[in-house]
Amino acid sequence: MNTPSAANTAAPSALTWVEASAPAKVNLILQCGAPAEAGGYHPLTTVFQALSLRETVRLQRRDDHELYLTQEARTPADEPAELAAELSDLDPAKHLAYRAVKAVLDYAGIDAGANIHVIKRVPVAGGMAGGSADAAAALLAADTLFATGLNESGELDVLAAQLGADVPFCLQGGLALGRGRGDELTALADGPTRTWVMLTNQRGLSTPGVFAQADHRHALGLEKLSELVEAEGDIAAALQISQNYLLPAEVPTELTEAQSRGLFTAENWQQFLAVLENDLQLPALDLRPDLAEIMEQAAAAQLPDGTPVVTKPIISGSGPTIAVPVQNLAEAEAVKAAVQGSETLHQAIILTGPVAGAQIDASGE
Ligand SMILES: C[C@@](CO)(OP(=O)(O)O)[C@H](O)COP(=O)(O)OP(=O)(O)OC[C@H]1O[C@@H](n2ccc(N)nc2=O)[C@H](O)[C@@H]1O
Ligand SMILES: Nc1ncnc2c1ncn2[C@@H]1O[C@H](COP(=O)(O)OP(=O)(O)O)[C@@H](O)[C@H]1O
Repeated sequence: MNTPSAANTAAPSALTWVEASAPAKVNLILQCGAPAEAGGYHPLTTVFQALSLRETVRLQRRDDHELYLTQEARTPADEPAELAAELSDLDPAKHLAYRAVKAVLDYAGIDAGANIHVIKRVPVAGGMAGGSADAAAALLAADTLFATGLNESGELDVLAAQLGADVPFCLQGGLALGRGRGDELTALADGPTRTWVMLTNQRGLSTPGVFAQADHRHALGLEKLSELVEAEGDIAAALQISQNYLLPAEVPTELTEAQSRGLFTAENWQQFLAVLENDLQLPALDLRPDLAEIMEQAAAAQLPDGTPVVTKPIISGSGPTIAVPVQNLAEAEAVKAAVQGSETLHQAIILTGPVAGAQIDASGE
């Protein structure tokens, strides 16, 4: 539960509307441990990179005390698009932008109303934190419109973590190490700009569903190990089961030297590819085996002259978006061409990262 400030003492703002945006993300590293109790949150060590696809939230004061939510979808190129049914059917009170504005008003003890308009560009339930970006943009917009001072005091980060594990990162942006639920952030130096082809999918994947599948694999792994012990199997087989199925009780909380080198050494592409990993990839592929084929097609991409594109497709967060790192636009186009015609593919979007976190883009009195 939030502890509301006794009274909002900040100077009231003269603004009547503000527009904020916040970025999508990809997890360059996602190491997942076993939850302390069944069904609980999983301890994570993750490296987030903010991507150049942003959600926009426009907030306008109302004369009454209502919060009123509207939303529209746009393509990454900013053309009008169809809003996902999952979002148009969602109870507005459960929408992350609405919940974020309400959280700021409640916490700051402000009795005010607002129209909240959300422009969605990030695919819903895609593992790219679109909902969290809405929440982050809405938190900052509300903090600015109502002059709460919560961003300056650091309290906005606390509200962010209460809204979801990815929300603090969408607020902060850049490149960051996330621990705990993924919400305990340490900013990392930006390092080189990376280019990604994000292969979005026609169907989403549920984040809790993928974490539950990781737990299921863990239980399966323990069974396999006990069978192996009974059969007096070898250590190599035990290691393989452990790597593919088990979630450790604790995950390493610091980056290794090799990981840091891979993230920050621009010259060595192979080192960068080597550090990319995602413990949610196998569980996501269990639930969506069709994604493996798209990943294989992307990995086999070739330039028009037949030169192979050296890459390593990974699942973004809990999926189903596939993130394909490339070194230039020619390679990006080659990846796009390689996955053309995949049945469940939705879009191939070329993005770069890291980019800034939530920011105010416009405001007016
Ligand atoms: C997997 C990740 C990787 O960055 O991102 P997405 O793929 O969703 O974008 C995140 O951990 C997701 O963050 P987010 O989507 O904000 O999750 P939340 O709303 O806080 O939690 C949704 C559900 O996911 C599970 N969950 C989430 C985070 C975590 N460390 N352990 C978990 O077990 C819990 O079942 C929780 O109820
Ligand atoms: N503003 C929002 N945008 C997207 N999803 C939202 C939003 N508010 C609530 N949700 C719910 O959160 C779920 C996951 O959202 P999203 O952030 O798009 O994906 P992911 O967690 O895979 O990155 C959706 O299935 C939806 O039901």
